[in-house]
Amino acid sequence: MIRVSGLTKQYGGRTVVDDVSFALEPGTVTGFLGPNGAGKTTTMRVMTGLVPATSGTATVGDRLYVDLPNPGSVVGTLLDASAVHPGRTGRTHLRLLASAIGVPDSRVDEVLGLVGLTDAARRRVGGYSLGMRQRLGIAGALLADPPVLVFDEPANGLDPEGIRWMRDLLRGHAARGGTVLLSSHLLGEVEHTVDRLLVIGGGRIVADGAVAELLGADGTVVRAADPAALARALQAARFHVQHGSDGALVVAGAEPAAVGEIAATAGLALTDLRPQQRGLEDLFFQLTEAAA
Ligand SMILES: Nc1ncnc2c1ncn2[C@@H]1O[C@H](COP(=O)(O)OP(=O)(O)OP(=O)(O)O)[C@@H](O)[C@H]1O
Repeated sequence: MIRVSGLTKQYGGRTVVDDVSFALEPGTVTGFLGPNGAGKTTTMRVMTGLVPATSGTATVGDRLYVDLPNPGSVVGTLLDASAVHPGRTGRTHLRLLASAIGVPDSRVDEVLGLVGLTDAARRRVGGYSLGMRQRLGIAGALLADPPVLVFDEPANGLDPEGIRWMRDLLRGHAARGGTVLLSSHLLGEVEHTVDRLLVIGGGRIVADGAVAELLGADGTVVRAADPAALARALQAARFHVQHGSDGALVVAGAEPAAVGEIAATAGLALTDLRPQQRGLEDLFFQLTEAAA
């Protein structure tokens, strides 16, 4: 398990990460969300020892991250996919990384295959597309087959097929008991990949919980053959009814079963009845605006 406790980072007296604490569990993918400049990258850089914390700690298991003898074998990071020497081939780049963390050369060809870069392995990285560079960065993170993956915006530059591939990769890692933290500003991407959400705004954590919990239903969406009659029946039962798009009615704070019962009692035919889910986007703006 990774535990971040009271992590604070200041640059020139300005606090950009402010007393951030969270835990990442094995077998889960946690999405790290927040608007530009919220502190996601800084938090990830500090927790993986790339920059020193002003205060606070990050531990892996029961050891401080900075005390791990070979952190690359425990935590695979994707933090700046463009920081690769453009004159080297993808294969040479990975071979250098592999020798630095004590991984045999044979693993390099394996990870090149895993990320779909076998054919481009002998080409110079300077000629790679953004998506290919991203895949090379992911290959580097996977070299030691580490139990923990910390990926900053891994979907950057990937096409829809690449995004699906990455989603399967991260879900597969968690299914084998691995721990994943990924940051993203692509809300739809995160919604379908993660189990838990960590939302940061202005350097502070503003939400931390299971996706289902944070996006929980808070009302019912209903459509009827006669919407006006249904609206009257619901209002008579003291429900607050709003008119949504396409003739749908949105009933705040009501369970679908209660709405169905009122419709049945009134003899009204329904064409749609479901819980209203708060979209991730709504949640995101609500939370980060509240933190601003
Ligand atoms: N080396 C640095 N020196 C000074 N300020 C920095 C440094 N690195 C980051 N910052 C500042 O810290 C704040 C948080 O930046 P960070 O990159 O962590 O945000 P982010 O949530 O990852 O944003 P984005 O989605 O844009 O990548 C920003 O205001 C940024 O300008």
